[in-house]
Amino acid sequence: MEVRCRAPGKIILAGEHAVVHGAAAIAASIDLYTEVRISLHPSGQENELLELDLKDMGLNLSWPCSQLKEVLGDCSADGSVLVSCTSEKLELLSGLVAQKNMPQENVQLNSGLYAFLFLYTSILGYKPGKAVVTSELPMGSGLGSSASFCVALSGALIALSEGFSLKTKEKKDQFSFRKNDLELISKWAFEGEKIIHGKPSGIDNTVSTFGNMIKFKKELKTTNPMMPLNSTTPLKMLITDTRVGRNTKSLVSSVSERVLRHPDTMSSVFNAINSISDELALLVESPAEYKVEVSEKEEKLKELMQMNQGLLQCIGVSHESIETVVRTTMKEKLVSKLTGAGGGGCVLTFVPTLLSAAVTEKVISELEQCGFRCFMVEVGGPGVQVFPC
Ligand SMILES: Nc1ncnc2c1ncn2[C@@H]1O[C@H](COP(=O)(O)OP(=O)(O)OP(=O)(O)O)[C@@H](O)[C@H]1O
Ligand SMILES: C[C@@](O)(CCO)CC(=O)[O-]
Ligand SMILES: [Mg+2]
Repeated sequence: MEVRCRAPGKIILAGEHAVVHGAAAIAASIDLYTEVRISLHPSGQENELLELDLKDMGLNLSWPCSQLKEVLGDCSADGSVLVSCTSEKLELLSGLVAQKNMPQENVQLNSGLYAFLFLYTSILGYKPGKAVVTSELPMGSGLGSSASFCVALSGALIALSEGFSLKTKEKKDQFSFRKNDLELISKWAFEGEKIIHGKPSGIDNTVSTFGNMIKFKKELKTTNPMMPLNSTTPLKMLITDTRVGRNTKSLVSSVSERVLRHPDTMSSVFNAINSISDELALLVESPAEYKVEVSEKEEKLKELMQMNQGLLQCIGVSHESIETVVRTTMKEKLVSKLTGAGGGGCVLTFVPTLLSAAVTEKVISELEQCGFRCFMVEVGGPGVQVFPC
């Protein structure tokens, strides 16, 4: 049995970090994906293995299924029953990964490996199999690589779990998940994100699962925290990868520490960010039919992004490299803001409809001279998808 699943990365247009503390945020999927292909081997053979092939990193890891069972103990392995990773289990998972003596430069991968082992064994138990992972997303750069990995993995595992059948689309040989399955996949991915991030808001796994553009607010406990947005104009974004490494877990915890030191001030900043997200949500859904309306709308969008970047700097998650991108693009009156956790990683620059190709090229060339990598993304595509093998 074999299945292939892919899930997109994301950009956050407004509200990162503040969303962890209850404010609204706006996120959209992008056309860069992580793909996970899992094949199950027949059970009852000798030397059964669980294998993980991280293609982009050239890393091949495997664990004997009998060892996983011995270390992790009996588990119910039911994809429909959600469980969280306890700190005791995390300790056991870290022992299983430590045995592999991974090279020091791959140490940041450990949390992804814990999430892999946790999700696989919680959903499929100790069934022998092989997972092959490839990703178009730069890892640890703010484009939601961790969430797209957890969503694609959870999708493949759920599709292979017992009693599960995929909905057949009208077109022959095409399958899709049902709405309930998508909710389950997003929840499992959230459990994986908790292992990688510590304290995720859930926005990244939600947008990677459902795709398009969403407004997300954790406080909406009575209803779904996710509200789909119907963007009326296509948004063109230039992404600049500063190539400055960072990790979301430590940035999220540095913001929480600042909240402890300045609770009232930080709460006011989060309120301001919440208003930016509210305004942005109204703006992207508002119709703009004529050139003048489009450019007014774009001016407002730029201003909101600019204010959000200022507030992100104020909560301590900007970085010299991000500020260089902001200054460089501003020379051409273009607005940029960090996306995701910040501290380096990727920066978004809004590309207005009427911007000439010559100006875009000039800006890209200047950014590349600083050692950054630039690329354009399509915003608001599909979420998790499953393909027959
Ligand atoms: N393709 C992958 N294979 C294995 N692990 C991955 C993969 N992609 C991401 N990860 C795990 O996720 C970690 C990066 O997650 P992190 O949340 O810090 O960054 P991000 O998700 O790219 O950015 P952001 O959360 O700001 O959007 C990696 O260090 C690794 O542990
Ligand atoms: C920094 C953060 O707000 C976004 C990371 O993409 C963390 C989260 O919401 O889980
Ligand atoms: Mg992440």
